[in-house]
Amino acid sequence: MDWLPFQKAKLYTNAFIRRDGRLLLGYKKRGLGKDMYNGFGGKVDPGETPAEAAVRELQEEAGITAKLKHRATLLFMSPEIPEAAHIEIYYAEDYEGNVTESEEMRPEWFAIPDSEERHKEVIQTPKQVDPTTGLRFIPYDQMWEDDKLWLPAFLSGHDFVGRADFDSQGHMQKWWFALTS
Ligand SMILES: COc1nc(N)nc2c1ncn2[C@H]1C[C@H](O)[C@@H](COP(=O)(O)OP(=O)(O)OP(=O)(O)O)O1
Repeated sequence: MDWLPFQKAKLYTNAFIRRDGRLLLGYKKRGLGKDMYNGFGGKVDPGETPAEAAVRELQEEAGITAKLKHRATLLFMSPEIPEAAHIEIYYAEDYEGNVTESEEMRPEWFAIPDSEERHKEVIQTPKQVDPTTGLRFIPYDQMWEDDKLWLPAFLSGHDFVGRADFDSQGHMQKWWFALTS
């Protein structure tokens, strides 16, 4: 399959919060990615920088504010959408405020596997629970298909860029990811 052609890209943000060895994800209740877990984010509004949009979306969707660091850039294409999705990905290890459910997202904490090898086991055998905290490990089986390819390295501290092209059923057909640090 060739890379899908596109004329324009729409800019989005996505923010991941980690605290006390746990990862905060949101269960998406509507729109793009409905019924999947993801970081918090959305479209960048006209006149906004991606960094400003990331802070706004985190506040709107999870009720918290964080000093977000830019960590990654992703480009997604699907025959279902006219424009590529260009997603700037942010990260923080602390936040202010109380994590709160919104109309769009139901926040939930997950246990983080302690090595990239353990991530692989959690990907292969989903729904495992961390006996120490009682939390479920990251629900890769309920996330976008690309996430399992970059989230383990991202949580180990690597920044990256990448692209993934999906088919009309939402499965990845072609992709590349490159660590930049
Ligand atoms: C295709 O693969 C994707 N992977 C990941 N990890 N995240 C993705 C993928 N495609 C989209 N996303 C992210 C990007 C955004 O954070 C959300 C979608 O944002 P949404 O369309 O919900 O934007 P909002 O402005 O919040 O929407 P409303 O207009 O409904 O408020 O998914």
